Amino acid sequence: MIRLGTRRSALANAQATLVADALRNLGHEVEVIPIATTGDADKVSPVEQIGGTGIYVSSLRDALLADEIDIAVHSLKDLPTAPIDGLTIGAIPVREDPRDVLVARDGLTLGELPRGALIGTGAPRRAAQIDALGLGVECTGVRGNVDTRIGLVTSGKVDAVVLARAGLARLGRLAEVTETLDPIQVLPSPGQGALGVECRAGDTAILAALAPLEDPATRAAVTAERQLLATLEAGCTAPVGALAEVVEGEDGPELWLRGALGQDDGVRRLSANGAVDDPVVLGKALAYELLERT
Ligand SMILES: NCc1[nH]cc(CCC(=O)O)c1CC(=O)O
Repeated sequence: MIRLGTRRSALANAQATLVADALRNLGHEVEVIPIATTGDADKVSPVEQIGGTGIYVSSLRDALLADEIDIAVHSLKDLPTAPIDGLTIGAIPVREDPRDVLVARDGLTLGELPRGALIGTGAPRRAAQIDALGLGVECTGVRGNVDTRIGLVTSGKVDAVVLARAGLARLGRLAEVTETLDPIQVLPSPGQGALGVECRAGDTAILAALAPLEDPATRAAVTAERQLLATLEAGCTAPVGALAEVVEGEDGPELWLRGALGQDDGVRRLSANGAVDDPVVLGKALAYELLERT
């Protein structure tokens, strides 16, 4: 029996079910155990005030270390980049679409929103990149789950909200998307759309069970993105966008990493290519480049 710990939100549940079903298809028995987290308990305070990076994952990690669960399913973009003693990411399954989307009133796109329109997003990364487009729209902080955020549009409190496409896909709510934002305008959060299945580092039976869920291309991409973030020493709420993809280079597959860093005077964007089997080097190199030119 594999004990799988998950947060209680609808999205976390959908993600846990994906992993549980994949393991069941491989012949394992899986028990899903819901676990409360600080981020879920306090839905009102700005994330930065109640602990920032990690508020959604610390209870799950505690449960792993206490041997109350065997695996924890995380959204990789909510997982702090610093490794934890005794734990490891046993599998990174194939990624969902990593892009951000707009859910706007009246089916509008970003370019169709009138000047002065109010866009709800609590993420400095999204606000910085949207501001840099010079559309004359205004970003305002919002929190809450996907339902709450879309509700702000329906009730007319904001004209639009920006969300991760992956979350809406997993909740079966893609029909509400009015525009998928091109990464040339808005780069997603490092790790967005990917799941990380965490387990105890020495748990060989669980590591073996998780191995078939692994997608090497996704791991390479998110490793580069998360290394970029770690090197920039930014937490989950800092204005860093990143997207890596395995592309066909002259001598075979290579990793292409794009990065965006929000600053007082705008957003700096750079990209670089590197070896698929050396994502850490690529992430660091692009981070240094982004910093040098500031
Ligand atoms: N910060 C909350 C969060 N964490 C993961 C997702 C979506 C799923 C994913 O990115 O894998 C979301 C919601 C959102 O940003 O719209």
